[in-house]
Amino acid sequence: MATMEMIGKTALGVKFNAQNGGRHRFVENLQTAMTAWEYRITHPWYLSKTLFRLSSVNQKHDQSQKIINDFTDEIINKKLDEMNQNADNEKKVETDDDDDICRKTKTVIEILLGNYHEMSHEQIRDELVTIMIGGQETTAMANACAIFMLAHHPDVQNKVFEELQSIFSNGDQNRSPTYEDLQQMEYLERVIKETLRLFPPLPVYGRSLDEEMKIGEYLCPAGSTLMVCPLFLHSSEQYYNDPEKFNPDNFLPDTYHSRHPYTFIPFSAGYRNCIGIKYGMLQMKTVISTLVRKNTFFPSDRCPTPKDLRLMFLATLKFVDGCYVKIIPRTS
Ligand code: HEM
Repeated sequence: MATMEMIGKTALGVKFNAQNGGRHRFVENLQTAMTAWEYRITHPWYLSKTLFRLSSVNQKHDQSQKIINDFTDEIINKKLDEMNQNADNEKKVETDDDDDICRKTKTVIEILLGNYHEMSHEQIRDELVTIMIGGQETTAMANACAIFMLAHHPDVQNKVFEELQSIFSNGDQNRSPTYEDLQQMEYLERVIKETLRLFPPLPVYGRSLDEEMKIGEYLCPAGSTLMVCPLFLHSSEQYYNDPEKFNPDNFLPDTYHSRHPYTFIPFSAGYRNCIGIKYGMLQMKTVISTLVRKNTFFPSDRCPTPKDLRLMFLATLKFVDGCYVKIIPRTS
């Protein structure tokens, strides 16, 4: 819910109050629509559009999709009115809360509406919904896995904490992280990358071939669907020593550059890679650093070793029975 709140503010400029148990129609229906996609993936006969159209899940999906679209349309129209009234909107950016940082920066919706003449209303709406979907569960999963791995690797957690202490020893020690602070979190960045190596939130994605293509000894005909599986690639002994071990040093600059760039592809690669890489890394650094500055994490009895963490694949990587850690607040 925290990542939903963050992406809601960044992309739409909307506060959902999702973390405080608020029931927002956009949040609820996005979850319903995502559950419907997952259902379709796990029931392959529903990959046939005709069969899926007959199912009750499809009806729920369509209802939710309509509510999502209507809500996004409302936000777009409201924002367009605001921008028209406020021709000088470079200087004054309205959001629905008093958060100063939102007043100084543009939300994704404002950037897209700045190009309103180049994109149709539907294109802008679809882009916004895609960003809301792409920017939420992925980072939520990565943040949870990173905290879990820190709980199970106290040496790594201590190093993260030491790095944070050194960064925040200057100026107001209790400040929220600035962009410059986040740039200095080099060890934490390696921890996040190592987490994404072992737990890629999108463990499989597909590409369809417009033209036939030879890959090694295989000739793949035009129209084939190729599945790319970062989960297998990232755990290959061909590219990583002791691949099951959680080792942030896999991302020390020299070690990282000694491997082929496509041996680490949690965000995909090439033209259609993730558009949220930079935002996602900043968001994960902000969340994890804030949590580690204030708390120490330990293994929970409910999940005593990393091997007890059961994962499954739906549209994204998911926990089968949750992800538990013990949290002790730091005293000073
Ligand atoms: C840990 C965080 C993230 C991971 C692992 C991740 C992973 C990916 C991957 C693998 C793809 C390609 C999917 C495919 O080709 O089928 C993708 C696409 C995309 N991601 Fe992310 N993502 C993350 C965070 C974000 C964030 C924070 C945003 C938004 C702010 C975002 C927005 C998108 C969008 C819009 C696309 C579609 C791009 C296109 O089709 O051209 N992602 N992401």
